[in-house]
Amino acid sequence: MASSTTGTSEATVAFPTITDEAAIVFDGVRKEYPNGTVAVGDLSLSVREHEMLALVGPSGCGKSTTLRMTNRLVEPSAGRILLRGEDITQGDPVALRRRIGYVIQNVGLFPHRTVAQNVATVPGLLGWDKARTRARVGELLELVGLAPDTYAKRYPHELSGGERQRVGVARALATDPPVLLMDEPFGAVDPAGRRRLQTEFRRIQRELGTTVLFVTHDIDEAVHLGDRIAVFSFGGRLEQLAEPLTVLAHPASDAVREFIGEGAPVRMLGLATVQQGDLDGAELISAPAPEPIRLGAPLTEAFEAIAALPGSAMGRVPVADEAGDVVGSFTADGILAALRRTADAAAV
Ligand SMILES: Nc1ncnc2c1ncn2[C@@H]1O[C@H](COP(=O)(O)OP(=O)(O)OP(=O)(O)O)[C@@H](O)[C@H]1O
Repeated sequence: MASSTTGTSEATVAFPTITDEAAIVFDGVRKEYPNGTVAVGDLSLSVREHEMLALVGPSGCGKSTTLRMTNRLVEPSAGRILLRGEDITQGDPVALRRRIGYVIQNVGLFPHRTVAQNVATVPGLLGWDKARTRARVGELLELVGLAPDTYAKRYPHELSGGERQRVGVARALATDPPVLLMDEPFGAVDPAGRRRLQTEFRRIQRELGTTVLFVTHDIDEAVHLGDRIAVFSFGGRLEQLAEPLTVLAHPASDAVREFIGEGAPVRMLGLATVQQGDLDGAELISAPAPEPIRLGAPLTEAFEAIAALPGSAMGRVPVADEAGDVVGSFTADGILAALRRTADAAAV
């Protein structure tokens, strides 16, 4: 992974892609708390290398327990958890935690340490020299969009909630851990800042190839960020593990359907795209031609463009390819056809 962190602006750099290799394996994992609560009954689940896997489900279904067993903040009662093939219950939990990044809601930054000192926490524990640590801190602050000259010497109380969250992410990535655990990572950020942070985080995750297991109660966040989604019901029972579109289009059980709620088609609009096969001919566009949308644009964009058309356009928007040439036209019926096609194509 380290090689992918350098020169990411060069066009030739290939980002790490998800493989079938397992980064984390839960094998018959159970957690019963001392008070008798069975938070996780018998969980078997694999997280693939370089993927972002969202754990979702109703409050109290065992998401955080599952996450915290992965870095042994909670000890499993039974079963095995393998990190890149190695049974994590065997070694030293403190050494394990230094190999796995962890980001939580409200971040938990050290209030009396500067931004730079916070980010340098784990490198410090690992005994990195000053020059290496300083260079890494600068690189990470740049990566999360906080100019080191402005932010390195500030204290957490001198930052906005979103900036604190970025520092939390930078701190968790400091030693380039292959695996990152995140528990409601963007929960404390306002909705507009949250979407921006999610998108930026996704970009960073793709560049670094970090395997991320994250907990969210927000299905939209799971759909936006997750390569796959694991839907839990009570007792850490795995109801469905699939790509976002599959979960939305083909919920595997009533529990999944109930968790997704009413908004599945609307959420699918953000995932499905305008494809050549959904288009009508360009000759049907009325003059004057409205602004075209892009081939491959999310259906949400197409929907907004169609809704904003003047009456003279007869509900038809031109669609242009990458070169800007108009290749067809699109209507509200096209949106329905595209949604249907997408739902059918989502592998069950
Ligand atoms: N330390 C503990 N001792 C006893 N029971 C616990 C403990 N921590 C969690 N639980 C219980 O275990 C179950 C699962 O909790 P967990 O925090 O894993 O759920 P969650 O899905 O993350 O919930 P939320 O979405 O509300 O954060 C709940 O019934 C909870 O009350």
